[in-house]
Amino acid sequence: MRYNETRDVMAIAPVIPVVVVPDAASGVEIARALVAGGIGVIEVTLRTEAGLAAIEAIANEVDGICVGAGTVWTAAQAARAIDAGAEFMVSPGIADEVNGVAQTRDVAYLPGAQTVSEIAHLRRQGVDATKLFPASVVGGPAAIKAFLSVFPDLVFCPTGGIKEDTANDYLALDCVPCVGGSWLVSADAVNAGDWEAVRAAAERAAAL
Ligand SMILES: O=C[C@H](O)COP(=O)(O)O
Ligand SMILES: CC(=O)C(=O)O
Repeated sequence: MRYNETRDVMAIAPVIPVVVVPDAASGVEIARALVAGGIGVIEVTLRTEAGLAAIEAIANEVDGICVGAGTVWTAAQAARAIDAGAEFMVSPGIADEVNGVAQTRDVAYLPGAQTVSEIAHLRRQGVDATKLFPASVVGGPAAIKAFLSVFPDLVFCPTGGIKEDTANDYLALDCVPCVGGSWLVSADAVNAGDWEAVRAAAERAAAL
């Protein structure tokens, strides 16, 4: 995957699952369950110590999935994530140094924005695909429609507060090829090792 192919990552599935992993082995099980359910993309957040190891394990052991790193804030995190095998990176907001690494290493990047000025900042850096985070708090689909009037060539991956029953409100917009969400991989399912629940949620999400 390359920097200018962020839109290709967004085209893989209607939902990019945002995942917090307790350990690398769980990350592998989650990725396998997602693939079994028809979702070929996963964003493993760097919010836990296990995030990097999980990215590496998924990249090495799971076929049929595009693995990315989420909650990437620093250049050092970005470099480690790419070295571990991350094919794309995501930040919840603006992280200029991560964008710099993404451009230098030619890795797909999806930074977050919440305001017109933040989107304008990203556009000046050559970004043409962004998250809206936290989407449900900053205006939901109505906010995206408003942004579109001044950024007609932008595509969005809204994330934050989106569930199975609200995802289609966003996906109905032409500029929203996918949404992000944690609902497919709940903490309860991960703690219980209930990979069938993850597979079933992925199957429903793949049909959105
Ligand atoms: O922390 C936020 C998650 O990464 C995505 O939001 P969510 O849990 O509301 O789906
Ligand atoms: C919210 C999100 O997508 C992230 O932590 O990168």
